[in-house]
Amino acid sequence: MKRYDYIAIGGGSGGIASVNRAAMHGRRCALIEVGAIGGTCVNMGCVPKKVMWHAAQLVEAVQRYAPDYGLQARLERLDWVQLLASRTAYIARIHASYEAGLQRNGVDRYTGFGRFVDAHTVEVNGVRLTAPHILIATGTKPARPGIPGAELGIDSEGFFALQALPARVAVVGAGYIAVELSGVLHGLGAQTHLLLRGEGVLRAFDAMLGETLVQIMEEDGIHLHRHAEPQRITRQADGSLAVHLRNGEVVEVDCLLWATGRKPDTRGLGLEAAGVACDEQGYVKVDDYQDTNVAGIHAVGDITGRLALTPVAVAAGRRLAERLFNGKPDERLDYNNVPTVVFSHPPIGTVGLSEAQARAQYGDAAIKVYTSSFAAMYTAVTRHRQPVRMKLVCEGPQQRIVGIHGIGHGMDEILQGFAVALKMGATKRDFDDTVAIHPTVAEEFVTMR
Ligand SMILES: Cc1cc2nc3c(=O)[nH]c(=O)nc-3n(C[C@H](O)[C@H](O)[C@H](O)COP(=O)(O)OP(=O)(O)OC[C@H]3O[C@@H](n4cnc5c(N)ncnc54)[C@H](O)[C@@H]3O)c2cc1C
Ligand SMILES: NC(=O)c1ccc[n+]([C@@H]2O[C@H](COP(=O)([O-])OP(=O)(O)OC[C@H]3O[C@@H](n4cnc5c(N)ncnc54)[C@H](O)[C@@H]3O)[C@@H](O)[C@H]2O)c1
Repeated sequence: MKRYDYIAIGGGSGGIASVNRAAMHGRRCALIEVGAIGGTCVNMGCVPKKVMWHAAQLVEAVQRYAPDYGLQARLERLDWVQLLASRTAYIARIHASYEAGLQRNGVDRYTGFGRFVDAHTVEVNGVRLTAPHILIATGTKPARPGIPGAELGIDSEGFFALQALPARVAVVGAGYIAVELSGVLHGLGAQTHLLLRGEGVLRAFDAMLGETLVQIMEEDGIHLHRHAEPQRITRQADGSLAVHLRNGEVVEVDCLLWATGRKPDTRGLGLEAAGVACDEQGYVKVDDYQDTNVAGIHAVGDITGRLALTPVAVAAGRRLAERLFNGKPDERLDYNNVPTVVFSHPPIGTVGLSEAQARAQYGDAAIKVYTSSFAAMYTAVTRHRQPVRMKLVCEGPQQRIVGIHGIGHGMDEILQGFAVALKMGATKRDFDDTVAIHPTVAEEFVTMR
């Protein structure tokens, strides 16, 4: 039996961040990961996705915008093998830096599937480890509907394994992954169909964002199918797929991509042996301090079913380590006002309450909303003008800013600083008092009337 102060099961964003922080406070830590170090974000999420997003942005710049800037560049072809090689090499560098960081901190690495033997013991590759504190940071897996032929499609993990760009692709879903990956596929040149169960996309966000994105996607040539829920998938004689929709329509494609959400998968983890409780959907139940129902067992990240974002898993993991190992009993993550970006084309940035949420929470009378709509200068000098839409949601007589939302060129890089202002309780007056930076997209947030 090997003894540690802290063991993390899952070497993704949450697990790595938490053990590193604990180790920095002098604790003896172990990290168990069954797959590649870095988890979903590094290997099958944020990182490869952002590389593909940049590639699609480059295609757009060359094909669409460059000519009106007087640049007569021709895109010869997309070298998918080169793109993947660059992406893989970049990820390999991240792996190396993560491994070096863990080594520097003296964290013991175990490559294998970890399972609880009891509340204080974990087994990996036949070796038993024990610690007074054990972290569950095992993440989630892509989910797909249980309809006939669903296995003929791929999910986001399959997307990153594609060895060539499919000529025609259908993406099912209306959340983050559906809009991001359909934007990438379309941008790189695939004929792209987005199959929506309802009318729109990104329904959890301020309505302006999804409405504008749908408008831009359609103008750009993505084929949007509304009320288009797949009923069954069949393989045709020529190898292509027929996606039969409930409304009778059939969409023929070479590749079907499920982006229909993610699910926890704790099979084999031995949560019963440890006595750890899950909710009805299978997420590990935690309180505000990331503690499960079992003393000494904690959980962070996607497996807790809260905001599924890498910086959230990292922040929760680090704060937990601060609380457990650095004498800070009140340390915990505030899950309110977490900013987020959707890497759609163009990107979306959002923090705080949507207009609808703010009206429901404070009442219509207390809410004042400022909006701005214009064509991004980057595109406005070309014949492909693309809209930017921005919104501030303010509450109360002081007009405290409770929501900041934008879609358009550069929004992915704009939002972070504004999120700091919102988190600090900035008012509309504070924004008005800030001199604009001209000419930028961001300046609209401080010049709205
Ligand atoms: C396509 C896609 C794009 C995304 N893009 C973004 C983005 O742009 N920005 C953002 O903030 N978030 C993004 N996310 C979300 C982000 O990836 C997750 O929120 C984040 O990875 C969660 O970290 P985690 O530590 O909870 O889990 P994960 O990163 O999923 O890590 C869990 C790890 O645990 C391992 N594991 C599971 N069970 C065991 C076991 N029993 N023993 C050993 N190891 C085990 C798994 O192999 C995995 O490596 C994206 C997700 C996807 C799918
Ligand atoms: N940029 C980012 O930060 C980023 C990017 C990707 C993912 N993520 C995180 O990962 C999480 C998972 O992303 P996701 O896109 O898989 O989930 P999601 O919950 O955002 O979206 C799932 C979508 O699938 C649809 N859907 C579900 N079942 C369906 C069915 N049978 N037919 C048609 N549509 C169906 C839902 O209506 C929803 O629109 C996100 O919630 C987010 O937290 C973040």
